[in-house]
Amino acid sequence: MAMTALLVDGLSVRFGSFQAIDDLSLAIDYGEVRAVIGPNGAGKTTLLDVISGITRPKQGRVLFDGAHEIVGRSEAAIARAGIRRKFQKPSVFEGLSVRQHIAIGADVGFRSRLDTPALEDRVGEVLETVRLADKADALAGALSHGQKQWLEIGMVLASEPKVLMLDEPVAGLTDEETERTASLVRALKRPDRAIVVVEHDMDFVERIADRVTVLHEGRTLFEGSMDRVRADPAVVEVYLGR
Ligand SMILES: Nc1ncnc2c1ncn2[C@@H]1O[C@H](COP(=O)(O)OP(=O)(O)OP(=O)(O)O)[C@@H](O)[C@H]1O
Repeated sequence: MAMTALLVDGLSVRFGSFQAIDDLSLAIDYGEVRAVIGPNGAGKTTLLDVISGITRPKQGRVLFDGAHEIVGRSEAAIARAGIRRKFQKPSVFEGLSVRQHIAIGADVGFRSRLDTPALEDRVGEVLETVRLADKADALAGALSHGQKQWLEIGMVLASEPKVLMLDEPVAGLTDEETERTASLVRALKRPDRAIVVVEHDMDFVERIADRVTVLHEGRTLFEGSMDRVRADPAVVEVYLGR
C-alpha cells in the first residue's frame, strides 16, 4: 500500500464571508503525480497556500508523511521538512547563471550545507534532468520563458523534495515547451516523492497525472483518472464543457 504523503482532513478556509475551501479532505500518496483542476476560484491555489504555510485555515488538519501536522508551522519549517513549491510566475535572478540558481536551490535544501564535490554532483544531475546542461553558464535573464520555468523546477528539485508542488507550470508555454515539461514531470516521479500539479491545460494534465482531483467551490467534485474525469457529467457541467 502506498504511503500517504499529504493527508488533508476537514479543511476550511474563509476570506471574510467567502468560503474558499469548504470541509475539504483528500489524500496524496508517495509515488503519484496528482493533478488538481477546477474552475477559476475553486480553491486550488488556496489549497497549495495552506500546504505551504502561507494561509492559515479556519479548521482542519494537514498531515505530512503520516504523522506531522503542518497547520501552524512556518513556511520555512514546512520547506525544510521537504515540502516545496514552484510558484506560477517565474522569478529568477536575471544576473545569476543557471548553474548558480541550481546551486542555491541545492544548498538551501539541506540542513547541513553540502560540501563542494557533493554540491557539484547534485547541480550536474539536476542540470541534466531539466535539460539545461548546455545553458549552465548562461545568465538566467537570457533564458526563454519555458527555460525559466524549467530552471525554477530545477531549483526546487535540487533540494530533493518529498512533496513537489507545481502551480500552473505550462501557462504561457509553447506546445513544444509544454510537451517537454510533461516529460520532465514524469521523470521527476519517484516512489518516495509526491508531485502535486495545479494546471488548466487538460491535455497536459492527461499526460502527467496518475490521478486527478477536481475542485469546485472549495470541495472535491470528482477524483479519479483523467479518462473518468472527462466522462463525468458534473465535471463537464462545471468545468470541462465551457
Ligand atoms: N487572500 C485572499 N483574500 C480574499 N479572497 C481570496 C484570497 N485568496 C483567494 N481569495 C479568493 O478565494 C477564491 C479561491 O481562490 P484560488 O486562488 O484558490 O482559486 P483557484 O482555484 O486557484 O483559481 P484560479 O484557477 O483562478 O487560479 C477566489 O474567489 C479568490 O478570489
